[in-house]
Amino acid sequence: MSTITLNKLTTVKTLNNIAESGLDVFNNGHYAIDNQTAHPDAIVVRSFNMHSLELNRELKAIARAGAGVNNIPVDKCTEQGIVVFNTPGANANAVKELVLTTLIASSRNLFDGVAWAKTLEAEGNQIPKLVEAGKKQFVGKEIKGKTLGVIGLGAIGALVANDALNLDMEVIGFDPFISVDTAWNLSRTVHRAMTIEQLFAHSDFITVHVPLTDDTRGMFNEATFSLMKDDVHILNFSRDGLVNETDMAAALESGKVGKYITDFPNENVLKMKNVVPIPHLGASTQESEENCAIMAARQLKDYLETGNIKNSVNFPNVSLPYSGKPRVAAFHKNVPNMVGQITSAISNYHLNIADMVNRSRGDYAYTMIDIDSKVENNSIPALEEILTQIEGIVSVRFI
Ligand SMILES: NC(=O)c1ccc[n+]([C@@H]2O[C@H](COP(=O)([O-])OP(=O)(O)OC[C@H]3O[C@@H](n4cnc5c(N)ncnc54)[C@H](O)[C@@H]3O)[C@@H](O)[C@H]2O)c1
Ligand SMILES: O=C(O)[C@H](O)COP(=O)(O)O
Repeated sequence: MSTITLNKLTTVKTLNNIAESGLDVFNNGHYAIDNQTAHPDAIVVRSFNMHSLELNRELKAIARAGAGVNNIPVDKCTEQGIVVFNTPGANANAVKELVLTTLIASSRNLFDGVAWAKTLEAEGNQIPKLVEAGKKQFVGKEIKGKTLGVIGLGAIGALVANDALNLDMEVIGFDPFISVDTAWNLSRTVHRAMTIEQLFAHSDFITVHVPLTDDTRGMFNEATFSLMKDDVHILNFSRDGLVNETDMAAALESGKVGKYITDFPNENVLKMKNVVPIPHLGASTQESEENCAIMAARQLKDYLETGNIKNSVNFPNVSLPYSGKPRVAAFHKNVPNMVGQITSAISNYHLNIADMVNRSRGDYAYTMIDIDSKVENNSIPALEEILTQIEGIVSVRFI
């Protein structure tokens, strides 16, 4: 259990390169960007692996400038009352463009062809003749009329599915948890697979856009490859852990899988036949880096300054208009009578409640209470102490 209070100067640490335009959000005199500190109030991160980092007592929030949060110990953060944000959709267009680029480029054997053309440099005026003689090695296939299977129809998958239709592909999608918003954005011409097996059976190309979780880990394996068409091309711009790499290497060797396009090269991947290894460039555009950094910084700043939560992956979305009145923000276990105990403690302190909100998510909940009168600075520590002693409280913050 920890008690946390917003300092005068709030320290933000970045663990990766974060676009300047995002960091500018903190440029109002109340924040210090300090990448050396061991005691940040908040962290902005991209793909840095945080699993072995110690989470300091002062840490209130982590913002992932991007989508995937498998590099963050989310459960540990939840237990410590640390809010984890991500930036849904902020890099989706960047990923979509690279998926479609590599889908076509690999189907046309473009990467191999370009690499081969470069080997001819020393051949002088023989180059045009060698090109015409050698190009037959790289005859490819058009994507028009072929079927693309899209697994995961979230921010990225829906964009890929819609644009693939415009490239004259047949598109079949699978997402048992599709959100209402995405369903509205998805073209009605995308066929719906009722099972992932249906998608596997009908697709010439498969692209996967799901988070890496215990349920999705290893979803591409010997058993699932056996359900696919021969020479299927698989695109993985999601995470390496979705693929059983031993089985993928074998499927590429046998030709079951014709090409494996992945944004996650590692020592196993680089040894594979017919692999197209891309150095995690899905979200690496100026536009996407700025979108993600600005969205991450704004969400973090709003939380630090008002307690409101938007786009958290571990706590509920909560918004209570901030009037400048003293605000108590408490994380606690989602068990009966927590709100009653918190409000009683505040009333016992002769403070009147102006407004409040309580939202739960799973085993935890978040309560914000606005107080109708000024709370003297010297009484805050005592009230904090009383609140943190309530069983089930994880953290309390005065704003
Ligand atoms: N290569 C990159 O640079 C890059 C960039 C952004 C995101 N990503 C990865 O792509 C993933 C998806 O990103 P997004 O922005 O589209 O996320 P998103 O949350 O908008 O979409 C994910 C979708 O997957 C669906 N889903 C979850 N489990 C599923 C399952 N078992 N089968 C089918 N569908 C399932 C969800 O319902 C959701 O619609 C991220 O989690 C991240 O790992 C990679
Ligand atoms: O999940 C994501 O958003 C992507 O993998 C992008 O990662 P990056 O921010 O390290 O480029």
